[in-house]
Amino acid sequence: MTRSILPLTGRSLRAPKSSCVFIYDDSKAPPPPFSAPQGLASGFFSKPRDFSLPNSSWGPEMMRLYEQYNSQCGEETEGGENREGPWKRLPSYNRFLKYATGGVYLSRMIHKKARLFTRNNRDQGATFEYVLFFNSEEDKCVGVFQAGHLLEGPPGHVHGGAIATMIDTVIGTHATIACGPVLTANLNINYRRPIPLGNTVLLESSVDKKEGKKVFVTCKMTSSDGSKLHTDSTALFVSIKVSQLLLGS
Ligand SMILES: CCCCCCCCCCCCCCCC(=O)SCCNC(=O)CCNC(=O)[C@H](O)C(C)(C)COP(=O)(O)OP(=O)(O)OC[C@H]1O[C@@H](n2cnc3c(N)ncnc32)[C@H](O)[C@@H]1OP(=O)(O)O
Repeated sequence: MTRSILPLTGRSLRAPKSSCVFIYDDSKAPPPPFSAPQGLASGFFSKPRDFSLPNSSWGPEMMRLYEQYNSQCGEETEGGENREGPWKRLPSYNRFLKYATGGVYLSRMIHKKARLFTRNNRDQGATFEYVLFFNSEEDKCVGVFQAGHLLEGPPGHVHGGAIATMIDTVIGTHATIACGPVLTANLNINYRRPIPLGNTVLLESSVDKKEGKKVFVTCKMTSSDGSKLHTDSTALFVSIKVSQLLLGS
């Protein structure tokens, strides 16, 4: 069962013993057509919106791939039993850090109006519609991405920066799962074929190598049926201490 908050117990987060960082969302956007997960946060904040759940803007290809992976996800059944599955859908909120137990009110240390920019548009379907799944047995992360009309670069096609953003999102998440808090140090992208606006594409990442603080990740972006290669990319992520970001050191 997905949770509405996600503790990031980074090994390098210097904070009191019981500390964890909560990812939350305070969107006033209408709820998605599927019920959002209940969680601890609802006791403190408005109900978080999980942006990775289907909404009415998702087209048939986006829905097909979502169902394909979601049907292989482990979950808690209505009877309270756990169904096994190799994949896990990763929930997604529009804000990372608000509150850390131990008394640190993080949003005051950062910026209270800050929002994750892939999730800051309330016009469903206009920009980044995506969902990520992770398979821990195979150590694979996939992203299903439907590119909205506000992401135009070349006429009728997706902007290269928006494509890079989605690649960074998938491989950044994968690197975080693999190594805890990281930053992108280097990202190389070969753009092989433009992506028409409105199309759904599939991103697949794998961790190639870990070397001390460094983790090397690769990613391919293909058409939804896998027949066309849109990009191939490699990236280097470097582990950081979260306090490095918060304190600006
Ligand atoms: C269930 C769980 C769900 C998880 C849920 C996850 C949620 C999470 C989602 C995230 C999804 C969005 C992901 C966005 C990710 C960004 O967008 S990050 C933002 C863009 N990146 C930045 O702003 C980074 C800016 N750069 C820096 O801060 C620093 O340069 C870095 C990258 C932290 C490295 O600095 P440093 O820690 O001092 O490291 P340093 O000692 O210089 O270098 C370490 C090693 O890396 C090498 N290195 C460093 N930079 C480079 C480079 N550019 N090229 C080659 N080698 C390099 C060094 O040579 C050195 O190698 P060795 O000597 O050890 O062999």
